[in-house]
Amino acid sequence: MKIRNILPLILLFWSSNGEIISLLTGTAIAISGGAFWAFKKHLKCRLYECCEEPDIKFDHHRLDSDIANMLYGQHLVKDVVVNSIKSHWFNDNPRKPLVLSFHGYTGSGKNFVAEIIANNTFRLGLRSSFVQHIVATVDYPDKTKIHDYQIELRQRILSTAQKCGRAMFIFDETDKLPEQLLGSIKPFLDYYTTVSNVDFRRNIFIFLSNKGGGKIAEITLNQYENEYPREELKLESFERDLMSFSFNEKGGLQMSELISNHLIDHFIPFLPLQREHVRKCVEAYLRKRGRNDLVSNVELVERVLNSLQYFPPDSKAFSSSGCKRVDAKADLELAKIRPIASYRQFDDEL
Ligand SMILES: Nc1ncnc2c1ncn2[C@@H]1O[C@H](COP(=O)(O)OP(=O)(O)OP(=O)(O)O)[C@@H](O)[C@H]1O
Repeated sequence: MKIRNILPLILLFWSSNGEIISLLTGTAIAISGGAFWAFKKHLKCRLYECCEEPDIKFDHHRLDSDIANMLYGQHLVKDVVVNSIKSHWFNDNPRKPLVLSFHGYTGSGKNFVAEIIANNTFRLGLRSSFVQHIVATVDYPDKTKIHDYQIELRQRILSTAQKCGRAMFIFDETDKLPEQLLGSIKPFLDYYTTVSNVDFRRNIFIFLSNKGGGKIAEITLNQYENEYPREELKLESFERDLMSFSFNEKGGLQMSELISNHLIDHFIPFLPLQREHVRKCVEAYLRKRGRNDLVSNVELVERVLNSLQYFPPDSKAFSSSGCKRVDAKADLELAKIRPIASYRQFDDEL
């Protein structure tokens, strides 16, 4: 065969080989590039936190069981919290973020429940960079700086939601948050597809406040005095009152705009805790301290319970501080008794 005849074949082979080589090189670069980025992302997720599994994983079974086993005396909380989060989380196309408003006296478990939700959603719980815990009196104390605070708070919320569409915002002491500040976050809670190019619809906002606590206590006391079971109290008995309190009260929740626009999905009452609930808190704390042996020590548990205050003065039905001071009071009692370590025995011979 003459070279003139096979030249086209050689050229074809050469060029296709060249293509194969460049294709292979390209693929290798792409694979190594892709692998590099995947590795970088993997490393970043291992070192820091990523907005995906396993850093974010909503475990509704555990949320359900944690609330059932660890939260005492709050039967209304369990149903609404677990079901509302569950349906929002698994909704592929929610129209707005989930907005919950927790009300009740101090120490009734509002922060505790927010923490349980965070623990069952984010690997790092409250320490997650996708959870913002905003405490009005700590983060925004100076009423003369409202304008600066508005910008800062908006930026804080925007940047967190930008990093993760599943972010969670907890506003503690909402009743102490200036009205203008609360007003400035309204667009984030609303029925918008995006706000400043950020999609908020999968976020969760939780407002905590003591407002309405008096009314909740009044309704619960009424039930108690009439000897009806507390567990028969229904959400509807409270929701209307909580809305009107939050709406009308001067210096109250200042949520009028959020309420009139129906941006708050659920008002959740935390009932004042009775002595029997506080007893469970004492027992849980002793277990947490590794002193299971003291849980059945009735005298010690009673001493802790007696060191707390109760109201109203005649029936002393409810704990004034819920379970809040239980740890400190139990620690005092623990300090008075010999620690387990001092029971150590030595062998007769070394
Ligand atoms: N209902 C409850 N069941 C079990 N433990 C509780 C309950 N309420 C409170 N506790 C315990 O008391 C601690 C303090 O309660 P928590 O901070 O949740 O109260 P709060 O309602 O947020 O009070 P405040 O209005 O003062 O912020 C919790 O960390 C938890 O250990």
